Amino acid sequence: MSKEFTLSEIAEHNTKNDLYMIVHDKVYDCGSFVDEHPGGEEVLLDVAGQDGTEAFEDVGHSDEAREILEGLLVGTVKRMPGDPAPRAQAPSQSSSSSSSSSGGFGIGIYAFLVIGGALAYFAFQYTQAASQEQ
Ligand code: HEM
Repeated sequence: MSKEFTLSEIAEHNTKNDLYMIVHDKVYDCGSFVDEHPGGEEVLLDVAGQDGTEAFEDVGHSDEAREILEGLLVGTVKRMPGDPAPRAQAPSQSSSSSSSSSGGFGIGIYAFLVIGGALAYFAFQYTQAASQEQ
């Protein structure tokens, strides 16, 4: 069962009765499941012959759904030079970049508080020293 499919081979299976889908770099033959899918056939046809990892994970499918998926397994993706990277990496990259930008904002706030606090402290020391001189 460990057949390897190239992306162009998988892309040929893009009709309702002959529907392959990639999820986490594995290839699933969903043709028999299209009519039974509780989420409807339209969403499966949307990712027919393509990488459906993001679509599948975004829904937050149950363990039962994952068991059904494993039952449809026909092989793995054979990545060729120049093929696009697996889908699963795309959201983590974008979320890490957005969280790092919000992290940068958080550090900015801390730096502002620390520097502001230090300035207030020295201003206080200065006024104390100045008043003691008199
Ligand atoms: C072969 C792959 C898939 C299998 C085996 C599968 C299986 C299931 C199952 C068993 C459910 C019922 C709820 C649950 O147990 O989580 C479900 C619901 C759903 N699925 Fe999928 N699914 C697949 C692919 C997809 C894809 C690619 C989408 C794209 C968005 C999708 C969208 C949905 C939606 C929106 C529901 C919710 C339906 C509702 O609650 O009204 N599914 N799926």
